[in-house]
Amino acid sequence: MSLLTANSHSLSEEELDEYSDGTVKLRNSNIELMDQDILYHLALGSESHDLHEMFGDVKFVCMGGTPKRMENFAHFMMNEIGYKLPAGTQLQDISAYSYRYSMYKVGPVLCVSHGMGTPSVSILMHEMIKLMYHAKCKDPVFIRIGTCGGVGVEGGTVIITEDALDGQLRNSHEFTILGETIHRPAKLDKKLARELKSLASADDPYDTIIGKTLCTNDFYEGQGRLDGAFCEFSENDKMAYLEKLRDNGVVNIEMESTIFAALTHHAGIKAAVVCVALLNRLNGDQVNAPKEVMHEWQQRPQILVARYIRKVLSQHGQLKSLFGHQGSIKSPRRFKLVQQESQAHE
Ligand SMILES: O=P(O)(O)O[C@H]1O[C@H](CO)[C@@H](O)[C@H]1O
Ligand SMILES: O=c1cc[nH]c(=O)[nH]1
Repeated sequence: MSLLTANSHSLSEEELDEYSDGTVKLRNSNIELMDQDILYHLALGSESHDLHEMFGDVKFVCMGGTPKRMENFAHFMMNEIGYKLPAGTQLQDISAYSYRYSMYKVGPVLCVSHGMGTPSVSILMHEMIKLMYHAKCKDPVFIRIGTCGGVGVEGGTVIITEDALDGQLRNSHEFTILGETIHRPAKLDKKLARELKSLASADDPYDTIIGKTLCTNDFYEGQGRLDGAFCEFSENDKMAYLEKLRDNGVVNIEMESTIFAALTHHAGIKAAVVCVALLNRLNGDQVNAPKEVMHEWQQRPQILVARYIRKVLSQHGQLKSLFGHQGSIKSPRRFKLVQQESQAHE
């Protein structure tokens, strides 16, 4: 019985590891029995597209909330890894006709937007994991590149998630399936988190830290904000909650990390979450940094992730052989120049 025809619900993690050749396994025997698998929200399908040909070389799946951030990241990565498009062509949004998510492919790097919150990222994760399976990608690494509120951490700080916690500080994601509540561990790859941290440079004009991330189902009441359309708690209640978070090692709050961690872990995919804080929630609720400042802050996680991707590609001798590119983003200033160039081409 092949691994893929087995009902993989019954396979332990050890068994999945044992049989692993690096390709992504689905814990769902139904998929193999289907004539075709339509990845509806990506505007792709296993029969309508040659997914292996299109995506078989993907090694890094980078996700973030907005289409524009991921388009900018794709242009940035093109420069970082020296990826050249065929003459006369431009980077295309592969999922444009889904009108849901945007996806750009830059050689081995896939850049995808995931929208806001659990339902949106969950739908994308199911389809991205199936895409990896159909494409026979080997050992893809998933990284979320996001924004967050800091807890005792100033705006502009880059935060790598060590553990993702839900609103009740559980290191798991709660699913309701057929009316039953189940929990799946929200585990990220600790080694990958440490490796990303090691790529922060002493020359970076900002801090890069590792800590616990709280994942909520809402931006306002769910994150203890006083400035939503509704608020039925006092400022003291809010501060007591934020301080409790801090006492538990939480350094930031966002809205996707537990589902992202739970689904990648369940699929046996190595994953990390890197966010930039847009404010320190101990000082307020409104996101009011100037637009240009926030734009620059949002490039910081991208710079760190680019260093990681370059490092992995060069370790495998792929950076030079694929692209013969010598440049390297060491400072945010150079990133800005790349962004200006790519915007000039838009
Ligand atoms: O900046 P992104 O990655 O979209 O993520 C954060 O921003 C959104 C709220 O403004 C939430 O989705 C939160 O997780
Ligand atoms: O405070 C914040 C900022 C960005 N994203 C969040 O989810 N919360």
